[in-house]
Amino acid sequence: MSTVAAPKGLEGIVATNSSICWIDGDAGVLSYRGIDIHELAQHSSFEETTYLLWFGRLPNAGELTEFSKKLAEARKLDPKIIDLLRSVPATATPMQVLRTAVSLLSIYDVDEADNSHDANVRKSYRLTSQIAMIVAVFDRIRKGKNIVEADPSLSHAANFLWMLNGEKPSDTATRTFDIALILHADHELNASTFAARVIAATLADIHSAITGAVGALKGPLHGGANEATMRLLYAIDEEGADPAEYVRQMFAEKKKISGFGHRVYHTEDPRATHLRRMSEELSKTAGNMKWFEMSRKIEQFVKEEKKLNANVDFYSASTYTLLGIDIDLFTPIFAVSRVAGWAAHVIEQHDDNRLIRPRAEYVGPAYPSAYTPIGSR
Ligand SMILES: CC(=O)SCCNC(=O)CCNC(=O)[C@H](O)C(C)(C)COP(=O)(O)OP(=O)(O)OC[C@H]1O[C@@H](n2cnc3c(N)ncnc32)[C@H](O)[C@@H]1OP(=O)(O)O
Ligand SMILES: O=C([O-])CC(=O)C(=O)O
Repeated sequence: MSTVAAPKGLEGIVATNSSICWIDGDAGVLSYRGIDIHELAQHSSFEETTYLLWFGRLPNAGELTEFSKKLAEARKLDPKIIDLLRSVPATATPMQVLRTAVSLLSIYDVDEADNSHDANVRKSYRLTSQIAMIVAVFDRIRKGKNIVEADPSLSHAANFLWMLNGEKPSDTATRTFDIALILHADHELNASTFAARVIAATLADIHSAITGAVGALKGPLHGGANEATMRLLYAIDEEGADPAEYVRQMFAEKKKISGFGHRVYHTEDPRATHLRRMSEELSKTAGNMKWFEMSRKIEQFVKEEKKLNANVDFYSASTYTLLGIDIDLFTPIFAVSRVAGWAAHVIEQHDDNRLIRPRAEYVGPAYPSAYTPIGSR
């Protein structure tokens, strides 16, 4: 069989059919099941968006109520998961803990090996509810605080903030967080989703796929960029540096600026539009424009110098900071949302599966090379 060499990083390669998410990177369009992200950010909720991703259409009022109820009912962490969260060393990061806890969730699932459509949907409710709980509960435990019981009357976004902070969130905080969850929920064949699909395509279970996806999300070229962005803002602030000059120096040192650039978008990332607006609004409400103004200066400079646009991670950093969220929770929070998309993709993969197994262009020593016995080397 003949082979075709793909470009480095598989840029521009179409690796699967999917009916979940469509992106036009030149026009800056993102849609879930054909519905524009701007419409969803304006009118939808995380629950409704997740229903859309999993079931392919918007729910009616009864279906949405039922869906939200099922998601809320799955807010029950097995005590063994809580034992794990209590037992990790103080140096463990939330992202390490999340990756491990998602894997452990599979051991307490009733039928890990069942990859049927219905079993995958059932597991998706549990994973979506419990990933959010793991992030919130671990943060309470590491800070020596009591664990806050889940409140089934609250939405997914409000319950997360409630379990994290032990206070009922304001309407503004809840809506801001809900929109952030909608914006991060899916993004076609990004690295973590591709990883999930590759794992699922071996007919491994959804927990294995999502554990792998959490690992892929962690990297600073992907979901880890939101934490790296905030660390950059803190570094500039600490030095009292001019943001543009600081970034100019980074360019001179050939460093990448987290939160900029994208493999698919060659224009404004449509999610950044909302996160920029929310960051500005929260800054005004807080009477603290520091992070927003610094971000704007960096954005303008990077655009002028390198023609690069801010991606989803850039303004999520200041948005989460203004919501009072710790920096090392940013990437776990990305997973709190993206699990909806990962689940949709694993369901789609298992529903019409073929092993994903590309080829490598061999560039090593010529074949056949001699095997030299160890005593002669
Ligand atoms: C949720 C997400 O995953 S969104 C992306 C989050 N990641 C980041 O924000 C990290 C910073 N950005 C990047 O590293 C990249 O833009 C990526 C990983 C997002 C996309 O990578 P690729 O499509 O492989 O682009 P690549 O890294 O090859 O960049 C192309 C050119 O633009 C430059 N470039 C791209 N992004 C940046 C950046 N953030 N800062 C400085 N230069 C950049 C590269 O140095 C390269 O320049 P060159 O051609 O002169 O060598
Ligand atoms: O699509 C990508 O490559 C990265 C991204 O923006 C995402 O996963 O949200």
